[in-house]
Amino acid sequence: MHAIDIRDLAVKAGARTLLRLDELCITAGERVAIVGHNGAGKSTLLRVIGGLLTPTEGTVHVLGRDLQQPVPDLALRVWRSQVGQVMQGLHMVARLSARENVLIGALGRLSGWRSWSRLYPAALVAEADEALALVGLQGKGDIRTDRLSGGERQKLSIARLYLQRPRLILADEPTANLDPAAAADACQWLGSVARGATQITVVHQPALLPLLADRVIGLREGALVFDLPTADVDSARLDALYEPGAQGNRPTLDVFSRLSSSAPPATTRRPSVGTAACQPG
Ligand SMILES: Nc1ncnc2c1ncn2[C@@H]1O[C@H](COP(=O)(O)OP(=O)(O)OP(=O)(O)O)[C@@H](O)[C@H]1O
Repeated sequence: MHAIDIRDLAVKAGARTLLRLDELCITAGERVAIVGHNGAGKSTLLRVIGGLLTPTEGTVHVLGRDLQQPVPDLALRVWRSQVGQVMQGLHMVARLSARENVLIGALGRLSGWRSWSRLYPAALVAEADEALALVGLQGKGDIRTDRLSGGERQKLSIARLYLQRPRLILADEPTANLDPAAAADACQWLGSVARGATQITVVHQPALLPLLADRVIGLREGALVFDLPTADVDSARLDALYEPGAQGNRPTLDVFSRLSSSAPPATTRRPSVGTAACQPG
């Protein structure tokens, strides 16, 4: 079963093509990383999959929904509750407490008046505190979110997923504001909150790839360069992807050699790694 099925995709801005993909399928439960230079189209791809950007051409099916087709409000709400996003910009409500921002993740699980009034049952509040503890924010639940550091807000967005229980997680540089130790921890937390959900993560630090993904998609100048199991993505391939002809950007950490020696955490059984070409779902 494909969680994502993309065909003949083009995203254009005027005459410029920002992203072009003939075919990309991602099986339910797969963990996929997207790598590439600044401006390669990584966030654009995530935004298309998240329904935040309408492509110029092509079809995009996500969790069984054809994103180009209109859908009733209720169905749209249900679909959105199944897609968890950790995006740059964080999507946190500044004036709410850390705990309340985590609880927002559970809104899709509440019905009727509870959802509208944001009156959360005690069990959910306890779950929110569990989530805060999971990401190292125990004791910070009552603090206003705009008083938290950038890294703490980043952790909060992962804690929110714990309550949301999405079927698909779209994470755009989830470790961007984190120190190196916290970045590795965040990859583990994402694995814990995912509970087997399909996971697509944009990442700039190659050392984190084995922690985040079983499959890596390399983009360059809006086009697919490779789509490989993580174990096959070596330093030569990454060097070629980031070489100066491709905007002159390179990953900032000298960690390529650690790729082959790092073992991914085997927390959840995962389907075998796919390729961009779509096999029957
Ligand atoms: N709204 C827009 N209108 C026109 N061009 C855009 C728009 N949004 C993004 N772009 C361009 O599309 C290209 C791809 O952008 P995108 O944000 O997907 O890159 P990225 O790979 O995520 O980069 P980064 O690693 O810097 O986050 C860039 O050249 C960017 O300038």
